[in-house]
Amino acid sequence: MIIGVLALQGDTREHLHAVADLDAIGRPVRRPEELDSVDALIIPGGESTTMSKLAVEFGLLEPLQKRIAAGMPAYGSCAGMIMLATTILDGRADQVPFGGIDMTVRRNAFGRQVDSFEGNVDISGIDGGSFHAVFIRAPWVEEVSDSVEVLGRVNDGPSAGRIVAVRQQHLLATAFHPELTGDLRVHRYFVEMVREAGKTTEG
Ligand SMILES: NC(=O)CC[C@H](N)C(=O)O
Repeated sequence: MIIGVLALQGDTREHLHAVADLDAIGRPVRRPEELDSVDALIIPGGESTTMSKLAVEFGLLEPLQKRIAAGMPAYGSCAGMIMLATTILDGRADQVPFGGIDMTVRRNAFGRQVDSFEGNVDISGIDGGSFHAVFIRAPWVEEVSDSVEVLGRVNDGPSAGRIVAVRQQHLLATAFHPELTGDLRVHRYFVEMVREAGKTTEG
């Protein structure tokens, strides 16, 4: 099982480390040929407008949209969550997502004065207590369709109740950055999703 990490821009390295810590094989993905060689993809945090622009420049936009639509498991954190959304609010006019999760996300939703904050999030399907979640100019999910499973909301504080973790079949997204806190539970959950998807394809 090879898990690619999109390496156009953002905190690719931290995700590669998380994957390696779980004894899975990680590989940076910059070109369409590299995308062909992976079973799943992590889309890191960073800047979604830049990521979108570079995806077009590197000829990755359409191949990515196609593979995601065809069932390749993908996990997006923060900017990666924005890239997996079907609809973006407060985006740049020419910003194109990869799509896949039937949801509307709002960029930089937690307010511009507070660039980043930390909060607690419980994620359904992941045991071991709340996540200590780090949000950096993070989006939140404003709306989801019936096909999207809401996995987590902010527990407390002024943004309590905001949706920050979702899953739609083979696609997973969090508004926060588990790759920065050394808590590997979200990555482990994703690796498990990839294994399950592999079994279905083989079986
Ligand atoms: N930490 C992040 O990934 C920030 C996301 C960024 N604000 C964006 O719109 O892409």
